[in-house]
Amino acid sequence: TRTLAIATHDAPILHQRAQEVGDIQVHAIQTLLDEMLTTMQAANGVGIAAPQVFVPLRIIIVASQPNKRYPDAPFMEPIAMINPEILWQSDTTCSGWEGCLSVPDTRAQVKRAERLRIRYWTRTGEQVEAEYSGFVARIIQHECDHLDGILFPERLE
Ligand SMILES: O=C(CSC(=O)[C@H](Cc1ccccc1)CC(F)(F)F)c1ccccc1
Ligand SMILES: [Zn+2]
Repeated sequence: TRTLAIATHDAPILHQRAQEVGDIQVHAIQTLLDEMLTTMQAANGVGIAAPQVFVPLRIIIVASQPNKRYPDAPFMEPIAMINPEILWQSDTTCSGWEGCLSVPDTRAQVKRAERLRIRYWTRTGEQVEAEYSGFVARIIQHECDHLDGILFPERLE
């Protein structure tokens, strides 16, 4: 599986809204999902969104795992979320460090909802709803922002 080029913050695609994936396309994007995962892992990320690899589709991968920056990050199997929709997010917020593969050498504290409920299609095309909190919820909000052309420095107070 090849790794893909990662767009940096000056790339227009990172500042546009990505398009929904049609249900017939789910079959056609399996290779893309593998390549996004490989690209994220090669960059030591904990998430990635399709626009970051120059694909204007509403697809994210969420893959929290402990790393040197986040030794206490929860370990989870990577989840591909197609057409993710945040259905609800808590009023309770928390601040935490974020970075971005598209905004190199930048770290900042960002305030995010502590909990959220999200609906998405899995890579096998089934619709799922799930709740997340803490660091995983943070990654999801960060990645969903990418689908709307929002980068984390725009979220600073
Ligand atoms: O591994 C990274 C590199 S940045 C990263 O993994 C982004 C995801 C992310 C990291 C930290 C908080 C929220 C999202 C990936 C991106 F840019 F594609 F979205 C990291 C950075 C700060 C805290 C924890 C981890
Ligand atoms: Zn990012």
